[in-house]
Amino acid sequence: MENQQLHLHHHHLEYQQQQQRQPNSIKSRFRRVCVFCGSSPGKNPSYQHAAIQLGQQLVERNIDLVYGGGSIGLMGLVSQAVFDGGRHVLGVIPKTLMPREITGETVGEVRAVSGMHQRKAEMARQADAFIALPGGYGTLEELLEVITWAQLGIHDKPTMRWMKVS
Ligand SMILES: C/C(=C\CNc1ncnc2c1ncn2[C@@H]1O[C@H](COP(=O)(O)O)[C@@H](O)[C@H]1O)CO
Repeated sequence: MENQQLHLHHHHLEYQQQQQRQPNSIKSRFRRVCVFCGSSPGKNPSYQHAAIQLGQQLVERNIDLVYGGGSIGLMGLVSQAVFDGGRHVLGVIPKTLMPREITGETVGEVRAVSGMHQRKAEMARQADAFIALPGGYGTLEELLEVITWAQLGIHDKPTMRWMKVS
């Protein structure tokens, strides 16, 4: 019982300290979230708004981002919003995909990996939860993999999705 009270007290102190640092921020149990989303902006502008809003919501909750490392499409919008809000952005991308998915400047930290499997494994390792936004087959593939890994008990991290595959 005493231990539990100490634990709660510790969490309360942590929360107070966080509020002093960033007064209007919301406390989340997730430190870093993985976002899967399209490498295209999508036809419906609401997808782009959703990507930016998701990035801003992560910032508001003091959550860092791990994602596929691209600067194009919805991937670029989410990562830019999180970076602009001052949170850490980790992009994990196979070297061979860089010319195709990175145009111009990247934001945050870019981790080059040797292939698609390594990319997904690293993103999953780094994240406390997964969120999927609209995207194409790549997004669907990434999402299905983490869902099936959860089904097999390989991880127990929550997966949330607002999907439209096209
Ligand atoms: C595992 C392999 C191929 C399976 N295909 C993919 N696996 C993982 N990620 C992929 C795959 N194809 C594309 N992607 C990435 O998804 C992102 C979003 O793409 P979308 O099609 O626009 O939704 C993008 O970063 C793609 O690189 C190879 O052995």
